Amino acid sequence: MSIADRIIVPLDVQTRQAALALVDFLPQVSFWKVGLELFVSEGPQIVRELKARHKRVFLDLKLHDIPNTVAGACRSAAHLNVDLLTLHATGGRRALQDAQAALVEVQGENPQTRLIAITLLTSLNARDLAFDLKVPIELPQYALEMALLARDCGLPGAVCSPHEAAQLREVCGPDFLLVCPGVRPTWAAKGDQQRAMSPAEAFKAGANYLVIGRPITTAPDPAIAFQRICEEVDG
Ligand SMILES: O=c1ccn([C@@H]2O[C@H](COP(=O)(O)O)[C@@H](O)[C@H]2O)c(=O)[nH]1
Repeated sequence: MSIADRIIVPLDVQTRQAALALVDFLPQVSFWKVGLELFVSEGPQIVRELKARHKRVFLDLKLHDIPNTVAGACRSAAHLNVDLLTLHATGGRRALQDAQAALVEVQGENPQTRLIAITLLTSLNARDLAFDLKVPIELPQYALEMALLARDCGLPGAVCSPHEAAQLREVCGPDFLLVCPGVRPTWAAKGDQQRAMSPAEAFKAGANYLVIGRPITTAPDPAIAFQRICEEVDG
């Protein structure tokens, strides 16, 4: 798979028009992420439109609720045939297991929709984890524990920052899918991302896919920014 096919670009816009304008402007992007901003305003129809354009879709809903509700949402997402779907690992063992079971129920063994667990949002740092969230273990260990919980519950992968990717890759094995947001080329602003790394470093650390948004979507020319990132990774 080419580097371009391993970069997922988020459609963090509010309207169908803005989303499809970006998709049409960047035909070289094959994998798009639909997150809360777009899904809340446009609903599942935007996913169907992306699929009709033969795009892969990462539905980043970051589900976090009781097991019955999370499983129901997964069942609905499974009918959309999205390629990736997120939920928070902190929903707990039962929610993770029931969510994965719901996908299997709709799509059969080996579901096309790969359910991946958020370990710890990339906008948080060690201080936030310790002092605000009151989690008494080190951040890398916490991210690893969340990934192991997900794996133990039968999920095929996790979302982590590139900072934790090498450790997760080593412990969780070569087949565990690692999707990393919080990726920043040296020439882009970090914004609210607190555990950022460059695209080349993130792939080297073991990420399967990178999620790169604002460095591309707010660039004066998103096509040039995307191309530049691919070239920087290819070295
Ligand atoms: O831990 C997480 C989980 C998801 N995201 C999402 O990825 C993109 C990142 O966008 P940038 O513009 O490259 O910062 C965004 O849609 C987030 O919702 C994340 O950043 N961290």
